[in-house]
Amino acid sequence: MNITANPAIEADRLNKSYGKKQAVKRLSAVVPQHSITAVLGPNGAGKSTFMRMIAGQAAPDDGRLTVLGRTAGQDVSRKVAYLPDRARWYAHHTVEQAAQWCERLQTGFDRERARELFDSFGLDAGMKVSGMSKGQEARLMLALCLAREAPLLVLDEPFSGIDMISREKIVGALIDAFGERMQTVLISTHEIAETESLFDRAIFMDQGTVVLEGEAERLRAERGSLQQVYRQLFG
Ligand SMILES: Nc1ncnc2c1ncn2[C@@H]1O[C@H](COP(=O)(O)OP(=O)(O)OP(=O)(O)O)[C@@H](O)[C@H]1O
Repeated sequence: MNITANPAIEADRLNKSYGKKQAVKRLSAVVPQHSITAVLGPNGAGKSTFMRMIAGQAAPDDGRLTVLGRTAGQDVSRKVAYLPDRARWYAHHTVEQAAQWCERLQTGFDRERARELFDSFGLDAGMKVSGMSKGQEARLMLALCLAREAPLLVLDEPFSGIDMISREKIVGALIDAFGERMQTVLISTHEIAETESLFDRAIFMDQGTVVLEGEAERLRAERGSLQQVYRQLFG
């Protein structure tokens, strides 16, 4: 893959601080179109901050960030389906009402697709959010985000709180789903072992910057698994 040809995301020496805390430091990375790329790294590495900037929810202090051929920002954010870290849904909604809400207000929301995802994630239309477990709500948030026809999906810790067996099933469903669609997908996760078969690329971050990035197949061939790479870098 020629990763420099028309990438979905290109970050060039990004910086972002919150007060005195520099969350992202001279971060450069490339995400090829139609790839499923993992963003991996320890707590506080700057992964969420990077994703927030891609989704147009935070602006870099300096550096250049190009998303789908344009400078990251508001007009780009409509083409990005973004699932923030620790996302919650309205407690009084049922699954069905959440889908209705998305259909009314979100560009490219595919109701039929949402129904299929609810089915495969074990969510009934009548379930109320206030009565859901953490993992059920996480599945709902993921399904609602995946049901959007956006060219770029940015999922910040979408598997957090979902049990291991369900996670493996969801990963299987995602592999099928992404195989059919021509989306670019960026996913941050701490659950590397169960999810690594999803990824064809990985970006490893630490202390606000990229410490390693490359094709998953090559990294696996050289070092066994993405989990092994993670251990070598941060263990
Ligand atoms: N709104 C904020 N205000 C102040 N500091 C922040 C804010 N958001 C993030 N930070 C700081 O920036 C750094 C990077 O945080 P970020 O959430 O991007 O890391 P992360 O890699 O996503 O971490 P985790 O894996 O724990 O979710 C951390 O030191 C964090 O404390």
